[in-house]
Amino acid sequence: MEGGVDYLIDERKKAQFDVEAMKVAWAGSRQAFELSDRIAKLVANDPIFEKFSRPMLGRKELFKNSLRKVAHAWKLIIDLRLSEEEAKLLRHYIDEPAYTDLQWEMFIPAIEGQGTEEQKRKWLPLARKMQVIGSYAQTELGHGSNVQGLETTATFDPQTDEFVIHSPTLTSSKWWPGGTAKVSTHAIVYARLILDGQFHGVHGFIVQLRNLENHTPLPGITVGDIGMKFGNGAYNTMDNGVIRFNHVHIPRNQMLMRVSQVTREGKFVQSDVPRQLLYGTMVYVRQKIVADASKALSRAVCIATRYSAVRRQFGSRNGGPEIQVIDYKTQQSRLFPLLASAYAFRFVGEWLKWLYTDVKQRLEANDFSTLPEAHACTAGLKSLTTSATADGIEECRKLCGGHGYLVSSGIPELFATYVPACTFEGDNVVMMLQVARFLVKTVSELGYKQPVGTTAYMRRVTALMQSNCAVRTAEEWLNPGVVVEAFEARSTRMAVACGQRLAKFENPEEGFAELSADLVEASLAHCQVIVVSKFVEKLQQEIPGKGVKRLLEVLFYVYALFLLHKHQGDFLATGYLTPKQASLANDQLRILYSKVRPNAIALVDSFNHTDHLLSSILGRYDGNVYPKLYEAAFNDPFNDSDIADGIHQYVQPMLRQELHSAKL
Ligand SMILES: CCCCCCCCCC/C=C\CCC/C=C/C(=O)SCCNC(=O)CCNC(=O)[C@H](O)C(C)(C)COP(=O)(O)OP(=O)(O)OC[C@H]1O[C@@H](n2cnc3c(N)ncnc32)[C@H](O)[C@@H]1OP(=O)(O)O
Ligand SMILES: Cc1cc2nc3c(=O)[nH]c(=O)nc-3n(C[C@H](O)[C@H](O)[C@H](O)COP(=O)(O)OP(=O)(O)OC[C@H]3O[C@@H](n4cnc5c(N)ncnc54)[C@H](O)[C@@H]3O)c2cc1C
Repeated sequence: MEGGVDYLIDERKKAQFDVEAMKVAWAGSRQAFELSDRIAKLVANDPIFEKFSRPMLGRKELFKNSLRKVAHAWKLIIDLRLSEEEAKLLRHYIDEPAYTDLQWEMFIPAIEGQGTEEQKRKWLPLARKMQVIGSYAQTELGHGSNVQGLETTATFDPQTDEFVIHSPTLTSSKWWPGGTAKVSTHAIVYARLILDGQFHGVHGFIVQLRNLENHTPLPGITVGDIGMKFGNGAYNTMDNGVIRFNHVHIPRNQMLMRVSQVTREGKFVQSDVPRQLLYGTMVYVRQKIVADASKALSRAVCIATRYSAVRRQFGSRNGGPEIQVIDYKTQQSRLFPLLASAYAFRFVGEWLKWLYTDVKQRLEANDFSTLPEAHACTAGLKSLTTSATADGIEECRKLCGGHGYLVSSGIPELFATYVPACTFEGDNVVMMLQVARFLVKTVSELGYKQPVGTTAYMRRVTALMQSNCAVRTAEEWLNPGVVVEAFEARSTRMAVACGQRLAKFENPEEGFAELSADLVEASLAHCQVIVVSKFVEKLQQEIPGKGVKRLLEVLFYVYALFLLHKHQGDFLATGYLTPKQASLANDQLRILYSKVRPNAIALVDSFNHTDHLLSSILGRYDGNVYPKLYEAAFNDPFNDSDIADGIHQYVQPMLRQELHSAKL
């Protein structure tokens, strides 16, 4: 047997559920599935969107090719009259970081969220027709996480009714904004507002960077690319830029003025809108990043699962086939929790999208009451899901053995493209510390204020602190109420313990800094409560299709009990579980893995990923791995000739012992 075609055919026959119905459950609805499937095929069948050769291209060629893809996509959007939703799917399936990500996910949302009605009327139609191309220039060489520490200045000049945008130091150079180095004509620049010598906080300003006719940088603007980034291909299709402003004048009405205004006379007016709305674009993108995590993780898991069914090692009897590596319990205990995590992140992402839509509607009606919770949820879940996904992709590489390290496995580029998600839109530790602030506040108010939303479970603080887990058999872990309660109790106990230790510090900020590592762990525990509870809520809905709900229940228990096993130190230290109960959870986990096993291939087929999206020989739908790996090796341009450049010059003289007289 040269390939694994028959193996995957056999595996698909083992499925105990309706794969087509699971595809719908994964997509969210039949309509969402059909839309997504149609756009995926459109991209997969268009040779311009080919991406398999991307990691072999030099930077300039890579970038030009990316510009071509964007132009082709825009043409398709117009010619086929694609809706905004379809256009977003098109970008997802093209699967190439590009300046349009910043245009549609940051520049436009920033104007929508922070602009006045007049500013929206002027800028949004231009941006939506791509007549201006915008980026999001917040981070600087010297400051990223600390937004209030930004150094770029926007000084109002009452004489000309303009702001003067200036980079006073080297460290104030804008550094990282995607799309800026070579493409964007405009940027939302975050800068310290200075009126009559007084600092009035950091605000966003629409600044034109380039001449719309010939694309040259405008006077006073120095702009360039910050250099190659991690990995081949990967995020190098994006032109992350550096910008330096030398007293660049912009009209007063280009400060985003929904939150605060500057009058013609140069007076600062603070509206009722909280200043945190200036950070609203980041809340929006963090929510998108959570939704995206399940897509990235499911890709890696799909590759590793299919390959694990094709790959065989050891155990051959009488010349018969060796064991499929997916049958090793160790392989299952590494792979199946990741498979379950992909589903868990899909459902929590769906819920977070709902939460964001709700908060957006409230903000439009000037109701800011749910903003702190939305901020804590998006920050915390962004941190949890991206860290787990980045680690998960790397684990999938290892699950594929040596072949996982080949670019043609599709995993190295996926990893290199994905990992910055742990850093951008808020470093993951900094984000967990935001959750910690929210939790500490919630815990300190428990005596007189009922927690709401995702912290509502802490209303039962007394019961969660005092009662202990009642599980006596492995079977008793198969109860969603029991599982959720264990997570809630552990989280409440960790948060309350942090609160008690914090209370011993005279200076709360000092205490917060001293205990920050523990606070991050308590925040993670709270975020896990959210993911686990949202999975349970999903299971309480009607989920059509033979066996679909049952399999999702299995995946829920795998996800939750795996986390419980991984963090059993917390569960034991807080006293909620006994060592025996933790051990029973682990026994149940092994039973669950055997329930996933026959369904594993069908569960990854349910992601409905095209071979184009996976761009992986190991993860091919047909399982034809070995012949295609062999073919790809000989198609590599490096194999164009048997004698590589340099052999005659540097190797042959060595073989002939003539190195000392050779010209090197
Ligand atoms: C390829 C991989 C897959 C990804 C694909 C996903 C697709 C999505 C689209 C892709 C688009 C673009 C690609 C990404 C490009 C990347 C762009 C960027 O990275 S842009 C720059 C992002 N920068 C950051 O995230 C900076 C992080 N820092 C901060 O957010 C803040 O400075 C913070 C929160 C750390 C602290 O702020 P500050 O010091 O000002 O405030 P305080 O600490 O004093 O807090 C005051 C008070 O406000 C609350 N707060 C803070 N932030 C918010 C918010 N956003 N909303 C609401 N409230 C907020 C804070 O908790 C405090 O509350 P209090 O009650 O007083 O304690
Ligand atoms: C691929 C990519 C694309 C990007 N695109 C953009 C863009 O389009 N526009 C834009 O404006 N920016 C962009 N960024 C910048 C990005 O938002 C920042 O890098 C990010 O917010 C992290 O900030 P930093 O680099 O200052 O990290 P730092 O804050 O310097 O972090 C360094 C270390 O310090 C730790 N740390 C920092 N503060 C604390 C604290 N208070 N407590 C404990 N630990 C702390 C962090 O955990 C981390 O380990 C991009 C970055 C990348 C990698």
